Amino acid sequence: MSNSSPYVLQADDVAIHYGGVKAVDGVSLTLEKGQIRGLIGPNGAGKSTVIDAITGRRRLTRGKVTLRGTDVSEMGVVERRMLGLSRSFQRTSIFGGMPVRKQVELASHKMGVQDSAADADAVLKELELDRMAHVMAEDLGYGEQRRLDLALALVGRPSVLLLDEPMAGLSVKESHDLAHHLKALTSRWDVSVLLVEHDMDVVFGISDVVTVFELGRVIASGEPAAVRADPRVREAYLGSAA
Ligand SMILES: Nc1ncnc2c1ncn2[C@@H]1O[C@H](COP(=O)(O)OP(=O)(O)OP(=O)(O)O)[C@@H](O)[C@H]1O
Repeated sequence: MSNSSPYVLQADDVAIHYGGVKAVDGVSLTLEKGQIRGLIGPNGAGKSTVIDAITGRRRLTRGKVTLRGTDVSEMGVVERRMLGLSRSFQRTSIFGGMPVRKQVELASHKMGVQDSAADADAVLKELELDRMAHVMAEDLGYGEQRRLDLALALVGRPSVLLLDEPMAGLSVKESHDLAHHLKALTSRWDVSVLLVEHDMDVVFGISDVVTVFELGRVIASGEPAAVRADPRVREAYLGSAA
């Protein structure tokens, strides 16, 4: 493995075409250690497809994905996850009839973590789910279930977390709590986050950098304040009132 890159994650000229549809067409982006990059853009701009490309769920038409100096472009989802590239799967990964701690520990065990009990306890404590350890997942509130999704993505201490609309369906308070946990994670656990999210308050509130997509391409990228002020972004996405 080469350690020459300053980036934990690097996508270079990534493209995914579906026949004639250029869902993503030449996107490059990076993540530094502990950085949160927000990814925004109108519906159909290609945000979810970029996440699928990085995690290995979709095969690249063109380009390269590098994780901590290793080219993972030809690897599958599981292999990338083992190397520290994780994504949250929203509620689909939760087993309703299993206690919270048990399923986090099982997920950790499946990852090959030696001390999966300790791993599960650390994740649950970090996300303030430790009080709910013995509660059945189906009996959790919606916001807590979303935190459990995040917990499952955090077993094995990944270095990169890709989140596709983690705030969807949450109340303002629940979104605020989840955003707080994400921000804390990046500094305490050195996790880097790629965040696709429609809640602009969250994106501009917690991202270190923001990238704006339109029609499968990046139209702006930089610090939140600069991106928010970019006339092209305001016109394309945020609206003149942003
Ligand atoms: N399996 C597929 N086959 C053909 N076209 C697809 C496929 N998946 C996505 N697309 C197209 O690729 C483009 C990008 O879609 P994508 O879901 O990545 O956008 P998005 O920015 O995540 O949108 P949203 O904010 O609505 O989730 C869209 O035009 C979409 O219709």
